[in-house]
Amino acid sequence: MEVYKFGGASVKDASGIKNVVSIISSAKKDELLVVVSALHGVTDRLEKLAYAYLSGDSHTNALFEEIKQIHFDVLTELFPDPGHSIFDEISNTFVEIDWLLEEEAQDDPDYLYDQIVSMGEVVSSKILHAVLNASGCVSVWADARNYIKTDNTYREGKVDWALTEREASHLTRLLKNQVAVTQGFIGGTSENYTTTLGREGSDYSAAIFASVLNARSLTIWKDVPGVLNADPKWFEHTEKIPQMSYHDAIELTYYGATVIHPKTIKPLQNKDIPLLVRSFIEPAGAHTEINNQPNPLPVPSFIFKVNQVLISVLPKDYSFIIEENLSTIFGIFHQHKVKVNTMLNSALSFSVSIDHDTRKLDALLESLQKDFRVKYNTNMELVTIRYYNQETIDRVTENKDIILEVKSRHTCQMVMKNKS
Ligand SMILES: Nc1ncnc2c1ncn2[C@@H]1O[C@H](COP(=O)(O)OP(=O)(O)O)[C@@H](O)[C@H]1O
Ligand SMILES: N[C@@H](CC(=O)OP(=O)(O)O)C(=O)O
Repeated sequence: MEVYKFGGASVKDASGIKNVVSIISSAKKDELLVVVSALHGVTDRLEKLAYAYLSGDSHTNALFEEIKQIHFDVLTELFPDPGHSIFDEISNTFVEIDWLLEEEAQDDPDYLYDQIVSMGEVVSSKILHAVLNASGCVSVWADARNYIKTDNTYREGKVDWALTEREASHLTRLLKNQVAVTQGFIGGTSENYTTTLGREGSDYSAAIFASVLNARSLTIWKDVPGVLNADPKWFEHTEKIPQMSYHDAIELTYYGATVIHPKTIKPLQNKDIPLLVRSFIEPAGAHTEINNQPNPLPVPSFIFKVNQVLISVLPKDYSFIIEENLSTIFGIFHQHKVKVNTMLNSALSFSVSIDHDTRKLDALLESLQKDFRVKYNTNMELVTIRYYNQETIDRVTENKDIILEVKSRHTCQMVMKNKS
């Protein structure tokens, strides 16, 4: 069997959904699991709705009405008959959020967030399933929450692999000779409460499914022709990488290549399942295959991250940075769930670059300042070059001041700002 994953960009509107249906239908796979994300932009809106509800904001209802309208506009274009059962089905699904919003937000905020935000995938998968069936490609709808089992770390559910492997046998039976449509991003606890796996987590969901189902391959359909040597939104001249090792894919995604979620590769590598990255715009075009062939990347690859904060942490008594200090510092970053994008230590200071997330930054700085002197600069850029050389470094540092530089054999990272 095979797994296809379609992200929000592929199902952004009615014609996008029709295109996805045509890709699935023309693939003519007997046993195919389709993992779909929420319609483009819907998770961001649901997130806004969740925050509004949690803070008692008076705009909550208006935000929810907008989200419903987006879906009903798409449905109206896809199903000219207003009596089609999908309209009631989607209304009934939204009623679950209505009920929740009627109550005061007293439960754990992360739990409530997941109950609201998960609905984007539930609704999009029901729509895709209905359009597939209407097109003559008979499929079943499968609830990912019954198969991807997690602990109750809401917003960042940790997969219970043993339980998920066990549930996969039911899914294998369901998939016998047919297509099933399920959701990315969401899972369920052993008590069947809904969890999410972390933002942008649908690629990871697809890899979990591929792994526990022992799929022949996972294909992730994107708006780019494969993995390129840089994000085309940042770089004018990019090159497609036809084949990439699991190792390089893990490195690139870890450093922030957003084309694939960083957790996606490991479950595939463990079972030696190839990952194909293809374009939903040109489905027959050449693609990237990520597999166990250890070839180095054919060209240097670039990853840009803007809006970085460079933080330097120094012991208050001017003592050296020793293991004990590092352990305390890492503990604080972990406690505030802040990912370190690059780091460097000297005798007297430890410097890191992190994403500027205002919700987390103030609390992090406050914690660090209890034990250390802290200096920080905002508006930094971080560039990572995999398989760098001097020419590539010169290219990206033109008119920049390099504030911090970390080099290993294959990877160079620089935190920099515009020359003043
Ligand atoms: N190295 C890269 N190669 C190709 N695309 C990249 C790369 N790095 C970042 N991207 C970006 O990833 C986007 C596709 O991923 P994403 O928007 O998350 O898709 P989806 O939400 O549909 O899964 C592309 O439009 C591109 O801008
Ligand atoms: N819809 C979720 C999960 C996801 O991965 O979406 P996408 O495949 O569109 O990146 C999110 O936006 O976080």
